[in-house]
Amino acid sequence: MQGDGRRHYCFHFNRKELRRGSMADHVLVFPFPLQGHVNSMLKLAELLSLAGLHVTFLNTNYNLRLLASHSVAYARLARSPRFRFLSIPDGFEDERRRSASRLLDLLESLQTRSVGPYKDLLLDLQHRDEDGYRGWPALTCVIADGIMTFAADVAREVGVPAMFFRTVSACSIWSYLCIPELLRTGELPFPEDADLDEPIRNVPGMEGFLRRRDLSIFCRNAKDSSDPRLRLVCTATADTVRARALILNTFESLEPCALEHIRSRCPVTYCIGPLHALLRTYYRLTSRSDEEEVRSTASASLWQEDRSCMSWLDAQPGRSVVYVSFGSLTVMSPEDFTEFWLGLVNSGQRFLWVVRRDLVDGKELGEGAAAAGATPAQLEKATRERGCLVEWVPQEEVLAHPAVGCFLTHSGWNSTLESLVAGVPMLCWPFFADQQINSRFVGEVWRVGLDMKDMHGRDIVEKMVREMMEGNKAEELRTSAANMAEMARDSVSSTGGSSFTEFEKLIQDIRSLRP
Ligand SMILES: O=c1ccn([C@@H]2O[C@H](COP(=O)(O)OP(=O)(O)O[C@H]3O[C@H](CO)[C@@H](O)[C@H](O)[C@H]3O)[C@@H](O)[C@H]2O)c(=O)[nH]1
Repeated sequence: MQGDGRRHYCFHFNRKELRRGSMADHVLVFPFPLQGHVNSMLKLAELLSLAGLHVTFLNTNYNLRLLASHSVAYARLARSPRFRFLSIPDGFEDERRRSASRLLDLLESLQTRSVGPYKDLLLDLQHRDEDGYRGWPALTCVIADGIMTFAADVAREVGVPAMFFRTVSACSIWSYLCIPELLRTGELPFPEDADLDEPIRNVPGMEGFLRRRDLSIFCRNAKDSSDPRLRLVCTATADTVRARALILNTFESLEPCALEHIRSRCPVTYCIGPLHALLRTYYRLTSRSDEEEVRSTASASLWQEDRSCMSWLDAQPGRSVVYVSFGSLTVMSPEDFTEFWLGLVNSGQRFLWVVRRDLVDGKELGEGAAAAGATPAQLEKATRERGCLVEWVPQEEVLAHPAVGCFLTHSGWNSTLESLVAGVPMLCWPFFADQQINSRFVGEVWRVGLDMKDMHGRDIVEKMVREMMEGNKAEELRTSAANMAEMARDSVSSTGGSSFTEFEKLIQDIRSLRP
């Protein structure tokens, strides 16, 4: 037992080491300040704390305010004596920080305007903190989001070891690492009027199934090698694999080939995902209550979760609902939004749809519908009959609900993993970044869903949704999804699961860094 009166797990760790080490190791976890990054890195941070380390979770002032207002995970962790939230400014004043188009601006601002406060903080944390934080140990290491390579550079500059965490899949990291080769061999940039079904030849291990359209949109849009997004991804990924260690939210049996290639560049690569499932394993092992285990699934939401959708789901038949969410960043044009809505309604299926306030570009819900031949009133009537629209849901709980039959997703990596663990087949409609390659793997490699990338219009949406819910392949997809869920759960099992074991190695690695 520790001084805070809670039971901490110590199996597989040397108990003496745990007693000595738990008071001596201190990790700073620093995510890129967007929902998809904060979610998985907060889970990593909680795991580190459950393993006995002191954890400082560094956020921007803006995000910390959102987390403190909306996140169940924040409320739980803020009470823990070994966990603290600190924040620094991100240099922005406006409210549009979270939109995808500002990603480069956000990074630029962090690199220039947040770097000073970040460095000062690291210098402070290098000393044992006797007053402010009841004897917190000096900083042992930084785990920085791999997209912010400056965070590791500064850490090294002040003498603190740094590791990187990447929030995307191994297959996307491997494809990003191959970009220089794609440029060298002329596969990138694509020619004008490129046939997007042309196979990609220079991403080893993916020759058989990767097509031009499966590379990220920034590859598709790049006119030459100086394209800023292409350059950012190339340099950040190359720097990431030069780190002393790389941590990934994936599991060995899911992406063995991409992992083998990544390890040929970065030998110390820890695969400890799916993190939300590993966290549940730890909760079970620390004998917490069922209620706590359920709450451990609560995301680090930056928005208020609308739990009314759970009682709506309770009233629906088993596997009858299409859950629709495009994550935290996607913005749709009013036209696409309306076409999509029409397709969903015309499919005749029940649906639960996350419509964030900023999902539709500068418009109100339903605008543009009249122009598309349906009045919002008609759509709203059909939606009331068999749909539920909410601004933000507790996604992991929704996916675990027996009424959910499929997930119509933008293929963000967190959503993909959450669906894999829940055994819910996916209908993938990717927008940008890693989403194109994730959806290809879902449809073609793991065969736990259908990929509808680059397909548009109400008729396609209707056809694909029907196919997922009642088509010939529906049963087959459900079976593969159930098998995949078992594989994912095996990876986090405390009896030899690969991610569980790798996480233990990561903890030992961190302990070995103690100054
Ligand atoms: O109503 C909702 C909708 C989503 N979520 C959660 O929000 C997260 C969304 O993450 P993700 O599915 O990865 O999507 P994005 O928010 O779009 O994430 C960005 O970051 C990811 C990780 O780098 C990338 O894979 C994506 O392409 C990128 O858009 C998930 O954990 C969801 O559980 C909720 O809790 N409630």
